Amino acid sequence: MGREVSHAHDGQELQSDQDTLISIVESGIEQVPPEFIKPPHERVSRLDSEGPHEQIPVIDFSMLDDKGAGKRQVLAEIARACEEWGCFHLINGVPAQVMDAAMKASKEFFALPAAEREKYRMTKIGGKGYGQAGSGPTKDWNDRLFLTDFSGDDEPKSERGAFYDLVLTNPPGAKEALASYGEAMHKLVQRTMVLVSEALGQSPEFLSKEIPLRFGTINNHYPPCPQPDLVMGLAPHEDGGMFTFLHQDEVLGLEVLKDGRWVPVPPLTHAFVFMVADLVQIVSNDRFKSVTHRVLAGPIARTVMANFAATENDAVIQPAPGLCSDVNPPAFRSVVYKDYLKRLLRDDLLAKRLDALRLKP
Ligand SMILES: O=C(O)CCC(=O)C(=O)O
Ligand SMILES: [Fe+2]
Repeated sequence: MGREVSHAHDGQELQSDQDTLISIVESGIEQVPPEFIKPPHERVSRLDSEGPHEQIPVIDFSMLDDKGAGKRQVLAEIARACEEWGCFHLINGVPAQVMDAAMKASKEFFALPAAEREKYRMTKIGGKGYGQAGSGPTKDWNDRLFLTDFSGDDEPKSERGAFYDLVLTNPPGAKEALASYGEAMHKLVQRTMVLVSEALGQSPEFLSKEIPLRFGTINNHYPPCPQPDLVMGLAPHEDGGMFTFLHQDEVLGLEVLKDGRWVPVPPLTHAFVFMVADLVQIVSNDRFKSVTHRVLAGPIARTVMANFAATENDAVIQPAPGLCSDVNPPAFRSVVYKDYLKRLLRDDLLAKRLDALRLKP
């Protein structure tokens, strides 16, 4: 959950008289407001994107229909991608029409008149609803709609019949589209947990035992920016959960860090960008890498559905004993997830926060 600064504030109240970014942009600005301007060393350097780029791997889940050779190949591809990149494009994970309907609803929400969007305003940090991202020294160029309550409070009960904590009755059709999407995503997450377990050479239930699943979705919207070079859509970070499935629209903006270089991840139709997050790096004892990523702002609006496999607040996360040995001792201390989330609130630890848990060899 990028910029997870908004998580686990123990129900902290939120100032809700603040303008959302969409409203600021819609008021017709030609310059970005000062609170969004990054110091020069945090801006995007032109050198970052020069030269040819590798592409992140693409893994086709329809190959799993062949339980023998197809499955073996997928497991090998997952292991390799998670070791070398910490991410891959996942295709044939969720029916295309379910993805399209949910993305349409998400885009339509961000296009609603301000007064309609306001009805869903987030009332506590990281709680369900609509608000601005982050609380660091400078703001990132995006607004977010939390379909799931990630405040770190007691897990809320979803409204009857709804998959997500937030039920959108506007735009029309959103409620149904998001309910189908949530269910399909939840299934894909559970399926992927089994595959990642097996890619680690473990039993199918391995990850679900090590990291009890709590699934949720946050929609990110990056409005058009008049001076994209001065801001960041989302500052560099690693996600704090188990893993993330990003459902991008057709606009470029996401980049991942590979061997010290930023690599753009152009959207692939009906694909998810699967990303390893911190908890899998811990449990896999440093074998699968939590990928550092960022989002650039641009002249065209961009919408992303960020689907997070996180865990329960009281879960204790540690390198799995079966993946440690004398020659490969535990690389991290164990941590209770809610304590780990508190760590995320400290701005200086936003990136590479796993380093604080790393044991010296
Ligand atoms: O917008 C994106 O492509 C990335 C979103 C992200 O990294 C996050 O929400 O954690
Ligand atoms: Fe992220």
